[in-house]
Amino acid sequence: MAKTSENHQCMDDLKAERERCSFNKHEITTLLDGGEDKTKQRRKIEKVFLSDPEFLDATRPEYLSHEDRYANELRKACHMIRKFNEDEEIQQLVGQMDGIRTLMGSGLGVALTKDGNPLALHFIMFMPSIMGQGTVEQQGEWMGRAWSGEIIGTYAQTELGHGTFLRGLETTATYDPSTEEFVLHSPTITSTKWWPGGLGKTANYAVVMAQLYTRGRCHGPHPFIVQLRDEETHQSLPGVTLGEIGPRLGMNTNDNGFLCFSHHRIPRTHLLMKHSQVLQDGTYVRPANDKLAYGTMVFVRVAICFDTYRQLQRAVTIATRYSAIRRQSELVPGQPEPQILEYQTQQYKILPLIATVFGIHFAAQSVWQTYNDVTGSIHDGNLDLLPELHTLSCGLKALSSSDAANGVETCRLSCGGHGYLASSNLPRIYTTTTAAITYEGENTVMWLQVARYLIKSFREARQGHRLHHSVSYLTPRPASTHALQTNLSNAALVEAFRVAVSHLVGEVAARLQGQCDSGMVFEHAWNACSVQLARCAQVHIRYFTCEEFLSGVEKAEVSEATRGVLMRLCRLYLVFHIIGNQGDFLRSGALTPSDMTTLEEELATLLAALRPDAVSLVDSFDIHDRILDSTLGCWDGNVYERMFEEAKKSPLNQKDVPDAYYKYLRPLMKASL
Ligand SMILES: CCCCCCCC/C=C\CCCCCCCCCCCCCC(=O)SCCNC(=O)CCNC(=O)[C@H](O)C(C)(C)COP(=O)(O)OP(=O)(O)OC[C@H]1O[C@@H](n2cnc3c(N)ncnc32)[C@H](O)[C@@H]1OP(=O)(O)O
Ligand SMILES: Cc1cc2nc3c(=O)[nH]c(=O)nc-3n(C[C@H](O)[C@H](O)[C@H](O)COP(=O)(O)OP(=O)(O)OC[C@H]3O[C@@H](n4cnc5c(N)ncnc54)[C@H](O)[C@@H]3O)c2cc1C
Repeated sequence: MAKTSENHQCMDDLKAERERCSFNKHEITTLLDGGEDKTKQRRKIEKVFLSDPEFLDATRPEYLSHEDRYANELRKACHMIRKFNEDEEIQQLVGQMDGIRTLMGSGLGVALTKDGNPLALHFIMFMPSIMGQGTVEQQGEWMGRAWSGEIIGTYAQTELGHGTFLRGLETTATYDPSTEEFVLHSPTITSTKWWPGGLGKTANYAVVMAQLYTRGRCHGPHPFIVQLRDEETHQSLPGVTLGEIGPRLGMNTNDNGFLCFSHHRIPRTHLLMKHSQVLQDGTYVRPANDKLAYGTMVFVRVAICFDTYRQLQRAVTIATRYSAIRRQSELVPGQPEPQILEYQTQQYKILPLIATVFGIHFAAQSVWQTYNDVTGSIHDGNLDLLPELHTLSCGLKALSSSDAANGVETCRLSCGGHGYLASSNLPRIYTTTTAAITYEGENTVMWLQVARYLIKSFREARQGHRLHHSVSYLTPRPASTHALQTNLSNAALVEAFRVAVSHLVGEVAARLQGQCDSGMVFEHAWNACSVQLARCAQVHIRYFTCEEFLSGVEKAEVSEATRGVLMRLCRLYLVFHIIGNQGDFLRSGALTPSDMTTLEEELATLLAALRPDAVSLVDSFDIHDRILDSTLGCWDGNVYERMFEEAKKSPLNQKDVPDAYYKYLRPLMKASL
């Protein structure tokens, strides 16, 4: 293929884009990394791992069989652990304790095992469960072996019949005081564990959530460490039936599995006993709060916010760079084809997503801080903030995963036909991201958890109780706070969110009460209002994200030029979401129709103001080409040549005439001869 002037034009386009940058890219990179040192450290780690040929794929995973795809990702995941365990310099760079988990969950780790990491659950759920749910002795017994990879675990909670409704799990763990053992049993087909990542073929242990029975009483779901496979032969143990559940929409090398028990015995001490215990004689010791057994899920919900943020970063980097090199149609008849990024509608697809990356970043940092504060106070015996943490982690997990998944799909659409190619990497980013809407608590269910807290808080406020920080706005205030319409400053727009969500919560609370007053039982009234309740929850978490975004930009230690571009992004985020949901603001009186007209005009101005910085903004995410893994999004913009090179690698292109032609097509085509 000849090197065309088209290729050079693409590369020149990106060069020109970069020359117009109005801010300091490095400042944004370090802001997102958490400091200059962190950026240096990340780049060093990326260099070490990306220069290791063991992490190269011989061919695209799409061309491999299901089994070979699994083997390929397992090979790389194991190499990652070995490399980490054997190299002190890497341990120092990554950080010894949480390091391997951070590494596997980083943009680098996710990109190296791009088809789905079979060991992900070991690090993200099995080990955190032992740390969060196990006693110090249990941590001592299991953690060393788990860190070294001597045992590999997963988190087996969901069953064929129940995922969301945790209290409805059917797997039983019945204590037998005569042998001091629990007997694990799957009494029905619907009690089969179904979905846990790594369960099919990789893990030899699992934290299993099962209904704890002792002295004839059920005490609800509890976590148990259960050995599933022989440590020597890796064969499944007697009484344990294991397998993989078959192909999925994405992440096909996570070997999501099934598991059932037939009266499988484990020692009493394999109940993770940090919060509740069963004594030798079968006495049950209650936890300070039943929901402490769900702690691992809270941790993972926060971790998911960081993962979805990174997935959206990658997608929007691809879409932005591609939009700067792609030329299509005519803006002015007879003029050369413009970059598609010149079209306002294209800017409207992409620029709010760049803003969303920052919104999720600041909100996730804040929830991570809350997570650490609250787990610290739980450790000291104070459980007051558990509902606040639960609500924020459910809410931000739902918001970040749905914004990211919808955003990735918008990025794919913004790349036209080429976004549908596997080599753009957008299909894989999408199938990975959309899974987060479902796992770790399906999003609608998460929204309804947030709504429960809002309604409860609203009612408590009316009874004169003091509310926790994130919902303190539900406390009745004097009407004067509504005097914001004259001013559309950033603070006023955040305040408009507050007024809108307070109004929505007030409306739905009144509707709920009205239905209960007219004789409906609360649960039915709740269900009858649940569309509106989920809506309240979404606006509440959007409000939280807007607040965090604005205060994050205000506090950021950056130059004025950099703060300027961040402020424009924050403003775009606020305006975009207000216009997109204007009914909520108009109905509550938070804003007027004339405000909407003003904001619509401002939206157009913001898009135009941000457009020249678009490429530099995504460059500042500092995503290595290997991590981006996209023909459309590469740094140099040499898109068309890369697409051609990728196409040539298709197995179908290894012969001019494929064997299938002789077998099927030729007999058909020549049948009439
Ligand atoms: C600086 C940056 C640092 C970042 C560091 C991060 C580390 C990064 C490391 C790595 C990153 C890697 C990222 C990679 C991520 C991607 C990996 C992919 C892995 C995939 C994992 C998927 C695993 C799973 O899916 S496991 C299964 C998950 N299952 C669920 O989530 C089930 C959902 N259901 C439930 O949670 C519950 O049943 C429920 C919440 C729906 C309801 O619970 P319930 O029925 O028992 O209770 P009630 O409805 O009766 O409620 C009672 C009461 O309790 C409250 N409640 C419920 N849950 C909790 C809780 N967890 N905590 C506190 N309170 C809770 C509930 O609200 C009720 O309160 P009331 O006051 O209203 O009574
Ligand atoms: C890729 C992937 C990886 C996973 N990994 C693991 C793992 O490692 N370990 C593990 O244990 N599990 C895992 N899961 C399972 C996952 O956690 C569950 O699928 C998830 O919690 C949703 O539960 P469900 O499938 O039972 O959906 P359901 O609860 O059956 O949901 C179906 C529909 O019903 C609605 N619904 C359900 N309950 C309510 C309600 N109370 N109010 C309103 N609507 C409701 C939902 O909104 C949804 O629309 C994984 C799932 C996926 C897709």
